[in-house]
Amino acid sequence: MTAILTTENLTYQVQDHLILDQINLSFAKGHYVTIQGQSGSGKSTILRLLANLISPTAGQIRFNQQLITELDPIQYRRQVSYCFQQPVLFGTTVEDNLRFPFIVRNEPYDQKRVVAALAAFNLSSDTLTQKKEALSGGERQRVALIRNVIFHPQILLLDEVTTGLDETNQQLILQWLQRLNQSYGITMIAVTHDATELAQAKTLVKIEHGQVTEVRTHA
Ligand SMILES: Nc1ncnc2c1ncn2[C@@H]1O[C@H](COP(=O)(O)OP(=O)(O)OP(=O)(O)O)[C@@H](O)[C@H]1O
Repeated sequence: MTAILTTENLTYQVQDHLILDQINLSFAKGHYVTIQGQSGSGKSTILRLLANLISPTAGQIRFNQQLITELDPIQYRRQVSYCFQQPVLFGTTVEDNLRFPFIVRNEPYDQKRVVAALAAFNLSSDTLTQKKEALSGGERQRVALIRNVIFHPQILLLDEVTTGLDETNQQLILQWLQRLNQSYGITMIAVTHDATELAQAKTLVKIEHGQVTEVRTHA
């Protein structure tokens, strides 16, 4: 097993509240890992630490064996992409959002590639000109996910990305994520409460009161 991301005694404390207590986890390259736990157990905090959005109080994180504190944060964010439950869309239209990953990389905008990505996610090319306010919650999440994966990061950190969506959108998103995982080997680390998503999980990590209490892998 090649570990792509590992945590060593990862600890996060705010004043006297110990939120995560010496978490040791190893995420294998290309695996799809689901993190489960009660509300307030520390799931989102783990993802935010892995995304380098916050820094641990103690312990460390390695990406491909290197300490993330020694990596360029912009390069890291491109390889380890954090997806929010309620994504923020930019600009006016869907296309403004899908141009964004090209702009930040100084790459010429490739509309064909964007249209293909939309099609793979049941969205037509007409979506490009739609105003962001006109999108449903599920469409919004799909556009945000495409924006995050168009340049194929090595890891997607998924923070309850299907919560609050209807069954159809939930399934659409889960199937799309599974395809990306299988076709491109993108490592997925997903936090969820959703029963369907938990039932489909291959590797399940259980968090209770800031500690890992179980790691289970289904055949
Ligand atoms: N910056 C912070 N300051 C104070 N408390 C915090 C901070 N960040 C997280 N917490 C607390 O740490 C605990 C874990 O939060 P976290 O968001 O990781 O939980 P969670 O398991 O993702 O919960 P949920 O499923 O409800 O989203 C909560 O009690 C939360 O209030």
